[in-house]
Amino acid sequence: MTATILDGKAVHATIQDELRTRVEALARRGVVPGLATVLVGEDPASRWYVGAKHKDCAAIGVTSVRRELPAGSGLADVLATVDELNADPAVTAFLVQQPTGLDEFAILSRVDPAKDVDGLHPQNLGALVLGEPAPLPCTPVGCVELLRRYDVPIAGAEVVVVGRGLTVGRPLGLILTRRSENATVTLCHTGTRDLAAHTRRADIVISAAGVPDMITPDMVKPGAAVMDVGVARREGRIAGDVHPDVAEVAGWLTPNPGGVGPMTRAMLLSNVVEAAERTLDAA
Ligand SMILES: Nc1nc2c(c(=O)[nH]1)N[C@@H](CN(C=O)c1ccc(C(=O)N[C@@H](CCC(=O)O)C(=O)O)cc1)CN2
Repeated sequence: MTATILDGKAVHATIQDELRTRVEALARRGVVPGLATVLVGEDPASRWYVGAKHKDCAAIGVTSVRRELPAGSGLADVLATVDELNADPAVTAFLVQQPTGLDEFAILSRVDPAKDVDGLHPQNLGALVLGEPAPLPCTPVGCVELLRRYDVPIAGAEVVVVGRGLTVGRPLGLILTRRSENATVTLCHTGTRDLAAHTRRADIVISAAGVPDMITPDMVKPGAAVMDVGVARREGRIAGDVHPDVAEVAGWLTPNPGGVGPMTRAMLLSNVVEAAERTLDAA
C-alpha cells in the first residue's frame, strides 16, 4: 500500500485563502489584526520559524512586529518585552518563540491570556481541560485540522500520541478526547514499555518524540494514519520520527517537512484572526 499524503503545505495555502477573506471583512469594520513575535537568541531553526510566521501574516493582510532579544538575555528582559506587548493596542496577539532557555512557565504566565496566540497560557490550557472556548495550541489543533481536511475518521478512532510535551502531546490528548473529536487516546512517551504494542493497535499514530526514524513499518497497523511531528535534525536537515518505509504500510502519512509544520503556522494565523474577531464581538 502507498499512503495518501497529508499535504500540510497545500492545506496551509487553502487556509490562508479562507483567512484572507475574514481579514478583509475585519478591515471593512476598521480592524487590522496584528501579530508580534519575540525571538531570544540566534537559534537558526527558531529564526526560520519566526520569519515564516511574518511572511504568512503579510500574505493575508495581518500586520506584524518582530522583537528580537540578544542571546544571553535574562528572564527580566523577556518579561519586560511581554509587558510592553500586553499594553500595545496595535498588537492583537503575540508569542514568545520557544525554546528560550529561560523559565517558560514564567513567560507563558505573563502573557495577557486574551493575546495568547499559542494557546499555552495556563488560563487557556485550563479552559481546554474544562471544555471552555479558548485559543488552542497551534501544533495539536493543526494535526486535527489536517486529518479533518482529508476526511480521516477521528470519532471512535484509537489514537496513539507519542510524546508528552507541553506544545504537542499533552494538549493533543485533550483536544482529541473532546466530545467534538471523540477519539480514544493513549498518550505514550519514550519511557513507554513496548511502545510498538500500543502503536500497532492504533488507527492514528501521531509522533512528537524527536527521535529520528523511531516509528518503523512493523509498528504501524496497515491502513492507519501516521503523522510525523518530529523536528530533530541530521546534518542540518529535519530527521522526523517516522521511518520513510512507513509509507508502504500506512493509509495516510504526513511528509516531514511539508506536513504538520505548515499546519502549525496556519493555526497560528487562524488564532490571530479569531483574536481580532473577538475584539469586535467584545466592543
Ligand atoms: N511559541 C512557540 N514556539 C514553538 C512552537 C509553537 O507552537 N509556539 N512550535 C515549534 C516550532 N514552530 C512554531 O513555532 C514551527 C515548527 C515548524 C514549522 C514549519 O513550517 N516547518 C517546516 C520546515 C521548516 C524547516 O525546514 O526547518 C515544515 O515542516 O514544512 C513552523 C513552525 C517550537 N517552538
